[in-house]
Amino acid sequence: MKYESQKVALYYIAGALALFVAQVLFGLIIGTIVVIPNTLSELLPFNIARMIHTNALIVWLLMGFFGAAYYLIPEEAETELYSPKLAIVQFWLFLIGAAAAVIGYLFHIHEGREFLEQPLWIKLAIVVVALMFLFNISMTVLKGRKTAITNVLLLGLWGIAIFFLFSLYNPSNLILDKMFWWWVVHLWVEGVWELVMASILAFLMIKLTGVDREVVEKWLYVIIGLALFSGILGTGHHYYWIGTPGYWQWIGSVFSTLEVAPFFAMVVFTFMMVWKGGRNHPNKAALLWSLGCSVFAFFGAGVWGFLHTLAPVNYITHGTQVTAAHGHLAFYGAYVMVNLAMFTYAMPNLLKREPYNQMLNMWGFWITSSGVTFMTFALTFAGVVQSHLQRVMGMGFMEVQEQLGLFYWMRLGAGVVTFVGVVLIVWSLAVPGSVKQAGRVAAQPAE
Ligand code: HEM
Ligand code: HEM
Ligand SMILES: [Fe+2]
Repeated sequence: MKYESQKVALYYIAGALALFVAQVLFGLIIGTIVVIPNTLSELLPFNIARMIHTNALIVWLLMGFFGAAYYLIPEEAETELYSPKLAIVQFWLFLIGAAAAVIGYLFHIHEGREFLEQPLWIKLAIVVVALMFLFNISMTVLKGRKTAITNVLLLGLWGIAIFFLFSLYNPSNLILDKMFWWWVVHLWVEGVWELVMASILAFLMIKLTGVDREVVEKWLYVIIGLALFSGILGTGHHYYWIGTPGYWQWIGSVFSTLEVAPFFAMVVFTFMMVWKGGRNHPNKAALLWSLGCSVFAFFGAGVWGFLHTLAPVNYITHGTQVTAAHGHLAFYGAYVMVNLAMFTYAMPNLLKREPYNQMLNMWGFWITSSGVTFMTFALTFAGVVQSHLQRVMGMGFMEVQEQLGLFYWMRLGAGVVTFVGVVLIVWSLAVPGSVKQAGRVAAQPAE
């Protein structure tokens, strides 16, 4: 850590990790309700707990991005943060807003659009938080060094805020409603979030592998070019059955298939950098997360996305457990893992932990990743059976659900494993290691 103001990242990382545990805990709750339907039925109905599960995910991922930016930008821009105080105020405002939203949900105060259920005033508060953040980091970059990484990161973060504005409009026409909804949800994860992901990975590659900045920058531009070229028209894969013209089936199928390319490029990029890089960085766990991120994102978003993205396939699988399988692996691989890569790199530096508990962190990596992988397979099988019985055989929805019980139990089992892994990860980042035990090493190379 070179700049004092990078420390504000600690608030964000701590907040993100706490919400991560809560998110997975609520996953376990809804996973249990699915197999034992009367669980908590009065106190915490499925739809409310599901909302907390998905909203907590989005909020902690964004909080992680904020933290990553506050850590990375001073180091890249080679200057202190414009206003560390503003960053701390922004953190508490965001946290209080999120808590207010959850309390509201418990009292059934929410809107009906998945992921965007926050009442209007919470959405407006989110916009204020985003503006405080963008002002702070943009001013920092403006007064400091501008690199490809800061440029792409800023573009991604500004994009996140701008596309969020679509959520403020809730037209009564259902087709338009769906379009505006996807302009947030899809243009986020298959557009601007990819820019954030690629720039964080680029930063980590420079630090961890020691490859020249020029090489990393070229890759970064290729990746974001591919992402934007494919991802914007790729939104068409959500227009198939919502009442838009039929040509979207072609545009959506073709361009969303191309969306696999940036994810594939990120795999090649990270592995090439490690292969070419001469540096033997002691923070092996951060490198493991970086490589794992590109690989899992390729499978979750690229492979599991492609599985159901062609219009004739999507006609059968739309809205089944195939979608849920993809949603879990893609979010985990791309955005959970990129955050954990950054936290694993930054935390030992922020806390001046030398040595830190690296082995435990890597156990957390493998256990969590195995849990999510198993969960993905269980849901994929459930989705294939569901698609066949419901869409081909024409059986009723609830009748089919009764046939899927075994898969839902398997999901719950995998969820417990996932939860254990998450606790290990948080533990390894929060609790200091001791010098004596094996596997606890320095976080930074000796100068
Ligand atoms: C890092 C881990 C996790 C991530 C990134 C994640 C992400 C998500 C996302 C994005 C959705 C919405 C999916 C969609 O609408 O297609 C969702 C729903 C859900 N998640 Fe998770 N989740 C995680 C862990 C868990 C765990 C551990 C469980 C426990 C078994 C779980 C159970 C569920 C359930 C039951 C739903 C509702 C699915 C439905 O409505 O059919 N999740 N999760
Ligand atoms: C990291 C990037 C990605 C994330 C986080 C992600 C996440 C999700 C989630 C959560 C949904 C469910 C939305 C809902 O209906 O509630 C979804 C739907 C979908 N995703 Fe992705 N996705 C990503 C990338 C991709 C890519 C690259 C493709 C195509 C190659 C793809 C294809 C699809 C399709 C076709 C659907 C609609 C499924 C249906 O009709 O039910 N996704 N995605
Ligand atoms: Fe999409």
